[in-house]
Amino acid sequence: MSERPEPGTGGVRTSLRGVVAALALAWSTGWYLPVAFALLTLVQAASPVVAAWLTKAVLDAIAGEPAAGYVLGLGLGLAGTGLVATLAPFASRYVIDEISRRVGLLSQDRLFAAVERFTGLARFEDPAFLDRIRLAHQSGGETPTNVTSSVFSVIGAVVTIGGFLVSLLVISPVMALVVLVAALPALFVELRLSRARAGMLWNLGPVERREFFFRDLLSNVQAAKEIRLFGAGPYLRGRMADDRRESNAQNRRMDQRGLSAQSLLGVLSAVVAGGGLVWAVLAAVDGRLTVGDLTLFVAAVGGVQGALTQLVQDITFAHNQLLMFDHYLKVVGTGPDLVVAARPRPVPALRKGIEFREVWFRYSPEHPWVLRDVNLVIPHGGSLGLVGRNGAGKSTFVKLLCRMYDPERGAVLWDGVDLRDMDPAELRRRIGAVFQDYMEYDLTAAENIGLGDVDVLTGDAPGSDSDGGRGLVRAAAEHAGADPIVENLPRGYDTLLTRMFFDVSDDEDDTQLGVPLSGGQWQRLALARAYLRGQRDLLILDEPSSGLDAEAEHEIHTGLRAHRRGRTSLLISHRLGTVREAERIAVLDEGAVVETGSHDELLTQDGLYAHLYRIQARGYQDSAEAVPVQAGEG
Ligand SMILES: Nc1ncnc2c1ncn2[C@@H]1O[C@H](COP(=O)(O)OP(=O)(O)OP(=O)(O)O)[C@@H](O)[C@H]1O
Repeated sequence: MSERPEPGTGGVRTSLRGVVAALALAWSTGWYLPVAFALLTLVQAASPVVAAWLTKAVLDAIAGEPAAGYVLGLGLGLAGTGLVATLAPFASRYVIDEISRRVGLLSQDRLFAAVERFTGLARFEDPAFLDRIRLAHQSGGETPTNVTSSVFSVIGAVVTIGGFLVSLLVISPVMALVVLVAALPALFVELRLSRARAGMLWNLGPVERREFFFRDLLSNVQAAKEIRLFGAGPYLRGRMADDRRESNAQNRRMDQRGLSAQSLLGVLSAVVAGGGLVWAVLAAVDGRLTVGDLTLFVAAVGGVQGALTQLVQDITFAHNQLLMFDHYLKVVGTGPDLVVAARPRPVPALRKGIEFREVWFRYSPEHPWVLRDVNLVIPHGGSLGLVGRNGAGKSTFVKLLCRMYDPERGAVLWDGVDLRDMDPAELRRRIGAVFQDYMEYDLTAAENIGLGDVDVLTGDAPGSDSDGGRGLVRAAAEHAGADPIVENLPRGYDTLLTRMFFDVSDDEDDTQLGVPLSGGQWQRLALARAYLRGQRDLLILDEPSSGLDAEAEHEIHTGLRAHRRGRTSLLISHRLGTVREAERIAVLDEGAVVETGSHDELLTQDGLYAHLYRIQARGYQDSAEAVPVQAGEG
């Protein structure tokens, strides 16, 4: 697995790249919205300067002998400026919210399109990358808007500062310089704080992920039974609280750093403002400043300091956002995880077979070898059984077969062509599978089956146009023995198989409630999903009946045996009785193939297979013998 990547480094180039990317995202939602937002921001920024100059003009005019029309005009100008200053924030809020909605949709779509480009599993099994995706998701929706509004707000603050600085320059160039210089430490300190905060958030990632895990666990229906029986709730709650305490402590330390630095800076700006005011009042008493100048000076000092504070906050906020946005940009900009050939070879229908040739595999150089020099063939039209103890590497074998990973050494060949030379999506279209850890989708029964072939769900598959694919879904369900289960649900195939999306407004209607299935019932749906793509070239069955009762298992395997006949299939099961009919069985032990042969041949070899088989058979025999004894006793 890869090491935990560094948080965004926050260099100037990274920040600029982020600003450009965020603005481009905002721009691509429609140019007129950012333009409208920019204009509104400028209007807001200019209005206090305009108001201050108008006020000065009114006061100076009143002190002289003004024409009534002139003063009235100034008054109306002031009122108009006030109106604009009142309305512009509402309008700009509306515009930025609209940008935010559009950017959220767009960035989410781009993020998950990028995630979909990872055709393998390695990134999904790498916690550091998962962390990055989580942060990217958080930041992708909000950051572009936040950065856009911050950038415009920075421009607005610069306009305000510029306007007031010019005003101050007119009155006192020295004061203008002092006010400006006093703001520089704030800018520097806030940027350092924001960088430290981003680093802290990144370091807290694993802690937050663990806390989330405990939160999820404590409200999870599957975990509830064990947690209650074992009385493990207080222990798990304690662990969750420990994680929260840790993140609180780190946040507190950061807030304390911020508090002391910001307090010092606050004192500095108050001293500058107070000193300036004393100077201005003395100057007005001496007659060096008019009353209008004095009010303009007070407004300008306050305005510059306020705008500088705003500027520092905006830059800090944008900086923080950009550090997080970097995760989004990195995920979106990450290339495919599996090397896809520039000109992939077509994946024709299987004619000879699939071969693992001298395959070595480990999950990363830090992990031990999981498959060691595996040589195996699944012949076209034939079946291979794969058995072995827990952790022997069977599911990993399946992952390589579906090209979720590439071997580190050796190759997996489809009719002699290396899977690495093929497009993984095209390869997978030729494979049907029931995985050991199959999915239970919080969707309707029909969708749970139909997801096996999306063309059936969307009505694009041959034979699905007249009834939207329902006939094909039903046939697959019948094949897997799932049809009677589904028919008994309140809404048949349209029943939601979850209570997750329970609609509170509709609680009168019981049929709206989702219905959770039992483990074995879910497994039949998973099997139906595989049957829906039953015509594929390769069928992978990884423990397809582990959750079924004996009768159901027998029925399923009878059906599967008939279905597999003449089809290329791989069957993995710990129940050796179900693997025995495979034409060829391979035994994996610590990643190496230690035996191959038919069931009878392997029993004759008297190796690991025979050992495991005898233990299982003895278990059944012992129970069979025990039954009459118990019956007799009864
Ligand atoms: N994503 C992963 N990263 C690192 N190691 C892994 C990963 N997945 C599996 N392993 C390791 O690879 C080894 C083989 O696991 P695999 O799941 O292939 O075994 P298996 O034969 O299917 O076991 P079981 O019969 O218990 O299902 C195990 O030691 C496991 O810990």
